[in-house]
Amino acid sequence: MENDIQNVLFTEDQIRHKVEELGETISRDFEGRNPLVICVLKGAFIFMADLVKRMTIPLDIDFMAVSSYGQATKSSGVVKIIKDLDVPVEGRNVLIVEDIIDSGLTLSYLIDVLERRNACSVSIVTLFDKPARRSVDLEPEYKGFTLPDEFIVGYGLDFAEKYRNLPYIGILKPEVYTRP
Ligand SMILES: O=P(O)(O)OC[C@H]1O[C@H](OP(=O)(O)OP(=O)(O)O)[C@H](O)[C@@H]1O
Ligand code: HPA
Ligand SMILES: [Mg+2]
Repeated sequence: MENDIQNVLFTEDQIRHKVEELGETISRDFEGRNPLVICVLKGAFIFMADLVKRMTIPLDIDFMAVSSYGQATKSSGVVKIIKDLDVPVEGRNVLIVEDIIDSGLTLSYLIDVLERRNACSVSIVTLFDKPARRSVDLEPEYKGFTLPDEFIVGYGLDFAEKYRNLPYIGILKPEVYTRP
């Protein structure tokens, strides 16, 4: 697995510090609002776990699974809900937890779904943002790192379902995704 990594972009320490900062800021902003914190599976599972441990206010959690990448490094543009929420969002202050915003298609679809279900407010926290690739107008309320236009893996993020368990963020060698 390590042999497929061209270089490490963010170390475990850098990620931990950023997640701590985000947890503190969000806790302050959501004080008294009992947010429903939604993890967008699968990519956000590690970030979600680390982030909620750094949040110091009462909150509820739920999970939603969507997918648009499949085996590719480009979004198919079609977002599929694979697992829906267990609880209603009506009247709730929702915080969507994403690992990465790339084209923005996944989140703009999700925001639309949650607003149509009458959430009281919908905010976004993403650990990584690749603004250069945006195909819809979307700006997260909270973000960790801004990225160059390169496909990253690790800390929950995959290529063809692999590498999610790397504890750091790496850039894949191009030959890995051009392999037959
Ligand atoms: O801004 P976008 O271009 O829509 O890309 C971002 C989304 O793509 C990835 O999910 P993916 O569809 O690969 O599913 P996964 O989380 O299960 O890997 C990632 O976790 C985000 O949810
Ligand atoms: O750079 C990325 N890596 C992994 N999954 C992704 N989904 C969108 N962009 C990425
Ligand atoms: Mg993926």
